[in-house]
Amino acid sequence: MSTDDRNEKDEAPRGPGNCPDLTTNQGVAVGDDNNSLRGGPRGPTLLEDFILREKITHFDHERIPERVVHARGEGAHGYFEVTQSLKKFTTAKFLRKVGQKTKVFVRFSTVAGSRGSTDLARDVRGFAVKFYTEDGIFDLVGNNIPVFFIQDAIKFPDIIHAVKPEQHNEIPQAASAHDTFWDFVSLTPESTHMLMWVMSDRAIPRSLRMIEGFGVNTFRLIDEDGKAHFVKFHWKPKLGLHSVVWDEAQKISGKNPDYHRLDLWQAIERGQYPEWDFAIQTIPEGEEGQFPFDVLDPTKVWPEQLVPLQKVGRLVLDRNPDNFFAETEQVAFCPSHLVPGIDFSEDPLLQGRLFSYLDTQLSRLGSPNFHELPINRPENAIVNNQREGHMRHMINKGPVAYSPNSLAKGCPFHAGARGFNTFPEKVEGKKVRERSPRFGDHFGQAELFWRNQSDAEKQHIVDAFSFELSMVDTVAIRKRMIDLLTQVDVQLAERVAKNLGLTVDDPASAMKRLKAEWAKYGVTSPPGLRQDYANIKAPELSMAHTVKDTIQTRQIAVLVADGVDGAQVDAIKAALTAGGALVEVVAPSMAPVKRSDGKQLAPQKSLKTAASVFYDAVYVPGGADSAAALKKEGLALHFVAEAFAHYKPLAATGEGLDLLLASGIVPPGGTENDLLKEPGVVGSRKPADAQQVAQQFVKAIAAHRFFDRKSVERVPA
Ligand code: HEM
Repeated sequence: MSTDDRNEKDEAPRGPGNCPDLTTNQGVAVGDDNNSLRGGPRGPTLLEDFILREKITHFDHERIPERVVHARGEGAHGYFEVTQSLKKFTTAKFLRKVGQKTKVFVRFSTVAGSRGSTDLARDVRGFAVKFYTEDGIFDLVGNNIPVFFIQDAIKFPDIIHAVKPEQHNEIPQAASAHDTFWDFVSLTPESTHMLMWVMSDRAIPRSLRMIEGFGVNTFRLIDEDGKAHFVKFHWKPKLGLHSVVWDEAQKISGKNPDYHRLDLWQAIERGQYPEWDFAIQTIPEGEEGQFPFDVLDPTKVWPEQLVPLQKVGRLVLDRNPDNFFAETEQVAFCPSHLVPGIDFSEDPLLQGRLFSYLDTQLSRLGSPNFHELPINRPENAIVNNQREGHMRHMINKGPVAYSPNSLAKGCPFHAGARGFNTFPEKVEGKKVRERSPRFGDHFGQAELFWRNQSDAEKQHIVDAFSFELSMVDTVAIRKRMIDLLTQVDVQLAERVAKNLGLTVDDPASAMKRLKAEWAKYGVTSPPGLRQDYANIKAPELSMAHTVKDTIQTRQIAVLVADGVDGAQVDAIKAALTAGGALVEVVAPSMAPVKRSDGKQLAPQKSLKTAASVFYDAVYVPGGADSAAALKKEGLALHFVAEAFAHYKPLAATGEGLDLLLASGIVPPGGTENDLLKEPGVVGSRKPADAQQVAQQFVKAIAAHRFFDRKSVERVPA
């Protein structure tokens, strides 16, 4: 419409943003979106109101089925960059040139909970990466734990039915602490190794930016001569691998179930882009027989002492999705999305996965054309003879949709050697439903994992088993689990049994009982020959040796009230922000706080909405009035005591120390000296020492948690 064609009605207001007109889905501008069409102001609504009907009909159909697993998730865009050429291993073009960047979309998830469930469930985290390579889509659909519960995909519906809410009452949501889960895993000895991981701190991450990722299943890289290497894929977070403690996880679940989602979103909005190294482990095809594990067994890791890790790339997430549904919800990852130069292994778990994802996505996304959605489309052109189906977007031209053809000059034509050609693995054998005896060692690596944990990590594993099994009502299941744990480590079994009020038998008697149970309930994969890992050191299995030299993106609370010494706040804040940490001032209310120098300090949070569980560390500055006021606030006393009980660094200067002393961290009658002897508690009575305290505080925050704080049990969290 030209300007001349407009009549006076076109001059209607367009909102404060000079907005485009609101239209129907047919592009017709809507005059009034606030009132339906009625027969008189108090009369019935008229059927002819196509504007009302269209709007409500669309709304009525807004929901699609959530993912059958990994329903709760969040995504981000970014890029992958090669730092070491993989030319000698693979023809995959996107892995061959140092500096080459490939666009990616990543989705993190929990497994068991539904779409609206809490981020802080004790669970595996999905770590799925879609690479939009020049040769098409490559999906690396991994987890933050390198092994899995089962060895064969045929058991996947069973493990998932067992962990999901129970059939009769749909309880509990996003939790494994219930009878059906422990019933199943106690009858599935191959799960034992995975149980050790999932009861470790890895299952309650501090941030999705601080988790590792693993392809889990073994793949093949194929080189220019057609030779294959078995390969495991890894992601290593630049910020290190960090977790919260279980009490904290449960509290965060109530106070902010979107905690991880928000953390990822905000870090990217701030420009503090999450980053991981990409690493591989490779074993030349033909040499796989010399290891104590079978490379096809997804319940095993490849210890780095035996198969070193090679860092070859990096992943950076630098853009949030524009629309959650269109991108994060509709993205469809699939382990069978491969590009030339990468191929599958015969891992029986992977083989089943290759079928499952596309199959489920057909029902989840409702059409075989979901690859046309912008988030799922490859960057290169899709050229084939597939046509029609629900919601086809692509408008193919011409009469031909078959091959071979002469009418379209033979096009499209198969790519021959340029295309994807399956690795010609020699396969022969009888059709059997049998597992290789090489898959039979269900406990060797579970013990390797346990042995390589720090004392604190071992305690957390004991606590996690004790919590979960205490939630199991059926005593026979608890007992079966204790018998199973004796096969990993007798001390582990004893420590858990003590918390359950059970006794522990010797491993041989326990195994006899287990075998009888397994036979009774039809278990067809009992343990076989145990492999010897006694001489293997695997520090990589522990989180204790992770990155501890940065405070980048850590959240620090500064507790203040009127009369706070602003100079102390400024000194500590400057040191923390210089290290890349984020500082939030928390005050009794949102009213500006009067500093002792007459200036004002604007709080970001009030004690009524903030909680220590949202912060990595707490600082209490001096100022006699401020400290005195905070000492009268139960919420402030709880804030510091809870942070202490969660092993977090605490700092105080000047009278700020009085709040720590009053909070119950030290026993009644305890002194400032006792307080400052506690690991991770730093401070000084002299305001002039603020700079020095700041340096100590920065070091303490980088260390993340102080699990050697013995007095914690006494402090109410
Ligand atoms: C190595 C073990 C496994 C890993 C690492 C893994 C990883 C994942 C991840 C990360 C997702 C979420 C994808 C997303 O963000 O959209 C996912 C979804 C899913 N997985 Fe797995 N999974 C494993 C085993 C299996 C097995 C054995 C099966 C079935 C036989 C299976 C079936 C599914 C299904 C049906 C979905 C939902 C996909 C969708 O609706 O888009 N997974 N898996």
